[in-house]
Amino acid sequence: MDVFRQLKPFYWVERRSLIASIAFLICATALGLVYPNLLRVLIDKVIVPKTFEWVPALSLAVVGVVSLKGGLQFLHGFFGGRLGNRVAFRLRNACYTKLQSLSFQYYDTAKTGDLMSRLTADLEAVRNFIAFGFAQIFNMFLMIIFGAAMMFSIHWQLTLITLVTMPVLVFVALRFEKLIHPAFREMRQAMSHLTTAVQENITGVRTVKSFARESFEMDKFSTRSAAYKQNQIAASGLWGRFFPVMELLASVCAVILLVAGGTLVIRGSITLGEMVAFFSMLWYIINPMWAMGFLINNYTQSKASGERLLELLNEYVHVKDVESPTILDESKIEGHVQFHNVTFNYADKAPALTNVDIDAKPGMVIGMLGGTGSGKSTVIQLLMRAYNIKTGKITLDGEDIRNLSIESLRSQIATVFQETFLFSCSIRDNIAYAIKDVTMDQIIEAAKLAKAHDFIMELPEGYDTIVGERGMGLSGGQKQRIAIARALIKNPRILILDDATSAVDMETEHEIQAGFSELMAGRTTFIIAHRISSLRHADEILVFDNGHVVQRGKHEQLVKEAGPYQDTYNIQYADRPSVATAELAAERRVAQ
Ligand SMILES: Nc1ncnc2c1ncn2[C@@H]1O[C@H](COP(=O)(O)OP(=O)(O)OP(=O)(O)O)[C@@H](O)[C@H]1O
Repeated sequence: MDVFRQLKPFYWVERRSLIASIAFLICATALGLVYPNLLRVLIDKVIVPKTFEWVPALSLAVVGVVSLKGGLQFLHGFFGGRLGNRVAFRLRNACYTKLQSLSFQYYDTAKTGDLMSRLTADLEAVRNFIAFGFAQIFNMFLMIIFGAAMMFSIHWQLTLITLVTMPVLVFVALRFEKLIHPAFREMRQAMSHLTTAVQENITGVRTVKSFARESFEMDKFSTRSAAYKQNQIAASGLWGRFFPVMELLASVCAVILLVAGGTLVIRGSITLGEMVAFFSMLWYIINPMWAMGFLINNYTQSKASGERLLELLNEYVHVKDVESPTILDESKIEGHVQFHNVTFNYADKAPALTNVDIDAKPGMVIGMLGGTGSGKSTVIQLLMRAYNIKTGKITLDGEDIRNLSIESLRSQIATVFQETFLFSCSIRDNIAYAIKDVTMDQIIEAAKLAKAHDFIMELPEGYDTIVGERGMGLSGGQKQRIAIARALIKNPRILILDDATSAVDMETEHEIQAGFSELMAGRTTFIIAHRISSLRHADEILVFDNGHVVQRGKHEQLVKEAGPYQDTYNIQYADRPSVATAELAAERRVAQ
């Protein structure tokens, strides 16, 4: 029950519905006890003495009891359903809020399919149990207690003899619970592996098809599907064994009652009506024992699901605000970014950055160059406080970014990532994503600066064009330009371009950069690029190698210095003077 104790904040606020649902179920159950007694009266007072004038009154009593019971059961369902849906609503929102608060570190290893199955199947299992399972388990105990109490009041010796197999029944039910719980946990895990496979396959369908790996993906899916099937079969096996054993034990009870009860009737110790009432009361006890299997099933499923939801809800948030963080005053921010001897490694990895110092004064353009995996993007991630650093310090206008409110820090930074992500909504909404109240003029202005306006206007629906999931339907360069417009509209103090123009042609890149220089005057910009042409105008270029800054300076200075920058320059230009000429021509065209 620890899982449900931890989930208490989600359902306890709805305790009125919970109590109402349980109370109506108890009343319906108590009313159910009237049946055997009506039966007893019918046999002992009407049928045996042949006083048939009581039949209409008794029939009406039965109709009244049935109607009332139906009404009570409706109210139980109504309040239970309301409770379940409200709890599910709260849990869903809490999980989603948690997903928003979890840091990059969590998402480095998280699986989308697994998270989706937690938010859907697991949440549904918990909803079901809280809505009805709770009340039904409680009701099960009540039925047993009420039934046994009435049986004892009729004939306690007969009750003891009849219920002799009950402890075995309880033992079987509890043993079943022990076995079925891990089976259900495995089943949920297998389901989550299955959804992960589907999700990855759909997301990466282009890669799968281009490598003609459909059959490999199908094999992967069938293996996971087989694991799920195996789990289901194992659980069915448990169910299959459980039912006959329970039926056998229940039948033994009925046989004992018929033999012992029949003997007592013959001897005249109890009346026939009492014996019949006793018999129906026995089912009043056996039925919940049967249902115990379903209820335990329901309980174990929801417990396993609750564990998975709590795992998510209790997930440690690595990057969070300190107590009373500093909120940046937008009008006073200058954008002076400094890295002081920063060393950083991702979990269980060698340092991605070692002793890095950067001094980006307000308005400066810092270029970063280096081989793949040399640490350039890590600089950006740390500046956004995607990860916490343990060695060194990063400051914005002299204040350690760890003391700043994360929201306020990130609201000053606009990043265009290496991989462009667009939402499946209109181009207009994609550009306006980062800010609340935005006019169409602002959107168009940002799109013009990002050199996206012309191609957007050529689309049949213009800014209202809905882009497919992850920007499908647009070219890589078009997506990048929309992402740049999205960053520019934010009017940030710090602009980060992480290989943001790699997919646009050289002329467009120069045009975009010319737009930047106008817009970014007085703001700090970090540009990561593999093309020297993207960096040559930077105020300072940092050259990274294996997490170290191995060279720094301006383009003119670095091309003369022997080192990786000059090597890159030579590869890109020296043996292809035509490229340099084309670039100069492009720059000139942009300048005109
Ligand atoms: N999220 C992550 N989790 C673990 N390791 C990471 C993560 N991101 C990057 N790394 C590792 O850190 C090192 C630096 O990576 P980084 O992304 O900063 O390189 P980069 O210079 O930007 O490379 P590229 O030009 O290819 O984008 C690499 O060894 C990389 O494998």
